[in-house]
Amino acid sequence: MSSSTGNDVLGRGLWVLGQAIRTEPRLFTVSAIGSSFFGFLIIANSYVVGAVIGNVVVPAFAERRVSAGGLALVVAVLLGISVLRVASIWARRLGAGFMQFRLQARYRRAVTRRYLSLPPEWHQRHATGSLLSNASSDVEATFAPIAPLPFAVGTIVMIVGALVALFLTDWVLALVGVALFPILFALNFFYSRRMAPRQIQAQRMRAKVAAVAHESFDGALVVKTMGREADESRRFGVFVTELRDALVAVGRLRGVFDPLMESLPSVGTLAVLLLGTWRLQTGAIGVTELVSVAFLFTVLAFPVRAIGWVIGELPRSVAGWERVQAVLSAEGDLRYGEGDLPGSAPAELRFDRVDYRYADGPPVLRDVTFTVPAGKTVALVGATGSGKSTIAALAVRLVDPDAGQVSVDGVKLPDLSASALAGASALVPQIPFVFDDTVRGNVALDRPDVDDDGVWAALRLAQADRFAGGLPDGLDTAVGERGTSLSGGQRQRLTLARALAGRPRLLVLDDATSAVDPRVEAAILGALRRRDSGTSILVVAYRRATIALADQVVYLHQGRVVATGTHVELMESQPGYRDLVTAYEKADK
Ligand SMILES: Nc1ncnc2c1ncn2[C@@H]1O[C@H](COP(=O)(O)OP(=O)(O)OP(=O)(O)O)[C@@H](O)[C@H]1O
Repeated sequence: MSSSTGNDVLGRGLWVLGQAIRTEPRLFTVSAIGSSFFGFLIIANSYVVGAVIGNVVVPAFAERRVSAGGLALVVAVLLGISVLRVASIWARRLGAGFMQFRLQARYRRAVTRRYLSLPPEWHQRHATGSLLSNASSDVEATFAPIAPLPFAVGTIVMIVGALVALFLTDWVLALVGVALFPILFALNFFYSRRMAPRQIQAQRMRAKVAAVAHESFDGALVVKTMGREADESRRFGVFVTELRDALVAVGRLRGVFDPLMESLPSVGTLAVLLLGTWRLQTGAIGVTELVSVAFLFTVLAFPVRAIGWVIGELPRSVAGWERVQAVLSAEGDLRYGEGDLPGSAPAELRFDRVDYRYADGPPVLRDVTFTVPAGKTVALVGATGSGKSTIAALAVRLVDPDAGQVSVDGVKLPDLSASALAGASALVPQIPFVFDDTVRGNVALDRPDVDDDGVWAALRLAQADRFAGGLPDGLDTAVGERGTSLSGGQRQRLTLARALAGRPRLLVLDDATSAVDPRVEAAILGALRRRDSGTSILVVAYRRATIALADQVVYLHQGRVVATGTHVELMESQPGYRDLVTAYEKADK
């Protein structure tokens, strides 16, 4: 769907509501029946009130006495109608509430699932704050008209019933209804068209404010240390002001429309009273009819507002739906095959003539070919920007190559199922992500096959057992949001332990131990290499000690493999490599 304007928003909004009804037909039916029943009860109530006034109250005034039996009957009937109204309101509200919240939950899940299946490139193009807004306020906005929808449907049924009742009572008084109802609809329609662009703008600004706020909070440290608080507040202030203005524009229009909608039925009541008095005098109707119709008009105002609520929410709903659909229909996700990688032995990773470029950028990798033999450790060494992280991402299929292929144990990565791929390989990135959970939760990640022994074994391999054992509650220690209670090196080791707990057959370390002491880093790699079950390791390395531990080194320069060999061989044969590693060594001292 393209972006909506005021002209087509009603049609699109009704289409969205149709989708919602199709998804939850039963709940909608329950609440719409409850609501229609409520409408009929309103009409019935008006006629009962009219009958009470005409047949009980007026004669009581005339005769100066009240019949006890008549009074009891009146009380019983009015009470009965009230009880039925309670039941109908209950059905309407419960049905509409369940429908609205079930739809919200369904689409929140769908949006989140879609996020998780979209590739990193897509995420880089979309601000996190905006994504948060898709899953929260956009989903909420989409289904906002659902709450009053059954009420509005019941109201339409009620209006038809009311017109029939009016004509059966007196055609002159019915004409007031005939004149009034189209005006109410026209007013609602006009309102929706005027409101659409305002609501769409407000919804857009909500997402913008969320995105800027998220970025500010995320970069709070930079903002603070660079003394950018005032500028950042100003930047945020611009968007907040725009959101305020958009909401004020919405409020202004509503401020004009609401009293109009509220007052029209009162004008109707007035017209009924004027015409009714004349009809009463001519003997065309009695007190009962006049009171019934006048009372009906006084109680019409509230249900008719429900139509306004639905129509008023439609623009926001359409804007939300389009933003949600933009996520749900986003393309670029990786398709997985059915292939499996049985066994638990170390796997062989092979890059065969791989080319890669990011979106419209220049080529980043060209004709990259190398192998990580099963059980061996291969170090990727190259200057900054030479393509090491890109190779790491390709190795675990975060992205697919433009040409050539990547395979594990001879199976091309696209032929593998998502679970086979995740089970066989693990990537540990340079910037660790730690969940707001305990040490155990972060390492085990709810994997049923990872028990406490497995967690400790992984922590030992990652050289994290000592610090984890020293924490106040051991594995039960909560590490705070993003692991704020841990040091950078501890966070890296925890993430490494998480990868190891899954016993991957191929481990890809993208500068994953940069914040760890060089001796500890060498100890980690040494322990991984000695591990009984064994793992093939592709490691992006900067330290000489780490590089020297590798069985093989792939030396990259500007996206091409310049040479492959042992560290000693490359030190002798490749002056560029020698300079790079020597520079790393100096920097480390
Ligand atoms: N998401 C991206 N979009 C566009 N270009 C990118 C993206 N990520 C990396 N690049 C570009 O691809 C090239 C290789 O980047 P890559 O991160 O793979 O290099 P690297 O060798 O890991 O660098 P470093 O040692 O600095 O981490 C660089 O020129 C970089 O600018």
